[in-house]
Amino acid sequence: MEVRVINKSKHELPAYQTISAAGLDLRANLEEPVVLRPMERKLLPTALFMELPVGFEAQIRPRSGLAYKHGITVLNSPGTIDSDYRGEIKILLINLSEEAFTIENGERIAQMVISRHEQITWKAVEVLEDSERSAGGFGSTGKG
Ligand SMILES: O=c1ccn([C@H]2C[C@H](O)[C@@H](COP(=O)(O)OP(=O)(O)OP(=O)(O)O)O2)c(=O)[nH]1
Ligand SMILES: [Mg+2]
Repeated sequence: MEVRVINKSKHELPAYQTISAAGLDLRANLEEPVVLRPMERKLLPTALFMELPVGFEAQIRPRSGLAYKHGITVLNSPGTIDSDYRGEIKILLINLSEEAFTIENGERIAQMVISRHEQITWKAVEVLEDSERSAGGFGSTGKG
C-alpha cells in the first residue's frame, strides 16, 4: 500500500529493517542531542507528515532494545496516529531507568506499525448475550 508522506527531516524515510518486519523504525529529527533524565518525558520530533488512507491507523511503539538496555519507552504506548491527522508525527518518550540517556539526531527511537481498524456505530441494548467467560476477567481462568 502506498502512503502519502512529506519528509521534512534530515533523514531517509522510515524503513522496514527486514523483509517481513511489521514496524518501520522512526528516527528523531534533532538540531542537537536531547537528554532524558531519569523519569523525564519528552516529545520528540520526526519531521514526518503523512496521510493514511481512511480505515488505517499508525501505532507508535517502543523499541525493545532501547527499553531493555536503557529503560527508554513510549509513554503513551501504543501511540495512535489517526488517518485524518496531518500534523508532524511526534514520539513521547520516557526514561524509566536511573541513568540519563542521550538521544542523538537520527537515532531510531520508536517504531510505527500501520494497521486496519474499524469504526463502529452503537446499538444500545438492555441485556448482553451470555458467553463462556461471562463477566470473568483479571485472572479468572485456570482455577480448576
Ligand atoms: O504518539 C503520538 C500520538 C498522537 N500523535 C498525533 C496523531 C494523533 O492523530 C493526534 C492525536 O492523538 P491522541 O488522540 O492520542 O491525543 P489526544 O490527547 O486525544 O489529543 P486530541 O484531542 O488532539 O485527539 O496526535 C502523535 O503524533 N504521536
Ligand atoms: Mg484524541
